[in-house]
Amino acid sequence: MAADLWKSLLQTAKEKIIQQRRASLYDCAHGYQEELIKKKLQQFPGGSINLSKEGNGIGILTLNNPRLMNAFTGTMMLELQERVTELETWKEGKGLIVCGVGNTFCSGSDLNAVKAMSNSEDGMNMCMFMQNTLTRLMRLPLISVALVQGKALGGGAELTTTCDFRLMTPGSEIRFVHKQMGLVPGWGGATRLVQIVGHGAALQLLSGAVKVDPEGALRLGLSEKTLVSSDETGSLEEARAWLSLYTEGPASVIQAVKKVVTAGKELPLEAALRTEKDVFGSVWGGPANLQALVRRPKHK
Ligand SMILES: CC[C@H](C(=O)O)C(=O)SCCNC(=O)CCNC(=O)[C@H](O)C(C)(C)COP(=O)(O)OP(=O)(O)OC[C@H]1O[C@@H](n2cnc3c(N)ncnc32)[C@H](O)[C@@H]1OP(=O)(O)O
Repeated sequence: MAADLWKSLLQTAKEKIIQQRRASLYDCAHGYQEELIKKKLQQFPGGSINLSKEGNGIGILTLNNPRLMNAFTGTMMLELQERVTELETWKEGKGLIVCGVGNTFCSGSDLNAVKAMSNSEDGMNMCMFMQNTLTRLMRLPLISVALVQGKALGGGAELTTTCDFRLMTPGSEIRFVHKQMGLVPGWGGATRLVQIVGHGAALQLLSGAVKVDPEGALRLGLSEKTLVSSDETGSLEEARAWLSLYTEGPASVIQAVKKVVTAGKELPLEAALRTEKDVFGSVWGGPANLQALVRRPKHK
């Protein structure tokens, strides 16, 4: 009994490590020093990243550092990695809403940490750490939505692009302020922005550090919808309702949908087709498929 439990724990830990390796971009072969940057980030504490997993398979990931407009401290970066690891193995999960407390989304990296880590080694390690985490966040088999209230600036704007969709509240803004800081995005935000709005619009948004309001974001295809509420509770409720349109049904099927779409977006044609075949195989003849065959629904 104890041996079985131990074996199953070991297996889970092994699966987690393999999954993380597969989804991560950088390791020591790229000069990435994960343990070093983790120790460094620990030196800049404050705030938290909270995760609540609701019974309906929707996760709410909340940035909580209201004193600094939800800026990312070092420990928040570390916590984000932990929460993503937890979400990767959430079997019942279907959707994810990423939001901030106190009527704002996120004002980017904590400038106090940025200043203290302005040397090249720390900068590159932090960049690789955040790209690893945010790429894993983007690849979660969950349909994800960034609920943008107030401001999403710098790294906060980059975070919105890791989600499949963005919903904005009236008066909110997304702004890649990097140029004003003498920088370009480093958390993968430029690459993802090009995928979302195209090369020309991305170039304008980054080179002009343009403030994108909800109307502009809709026009660019950066946002799906402008919500009616601008308060925290009301907008979260609206975001839940919007997301529920796409998360109806069993988790195994919703996760399979996200996996085939991610493969189609990220992989060359033949590799994407092979992934689609494998994912298809995971749902074919599964419980949801067999139940549907018994029910024989009409799709009127
Ligand atoms: C660019 C690279 C990097 C990345 O991609 O990783 C970044 O993200 S760097 C950070 C980019 N973001 C900024 O530069 C934001 C700077 N802050 C602001 O523009 C304003 O504070 C704003 C618009 C967010 C809010 O303005 P408001 O007038 O409403 O409030 P306060 O300015 O009084 O802000 C309250 C309090 O929060 C502190 N704060 C805000 N953002 C940050 C931040 N990113 N890092 C550290 N601290 C931040 C601000 O200083 C105030 O604190 P106080 O002690 O009262 O001065």
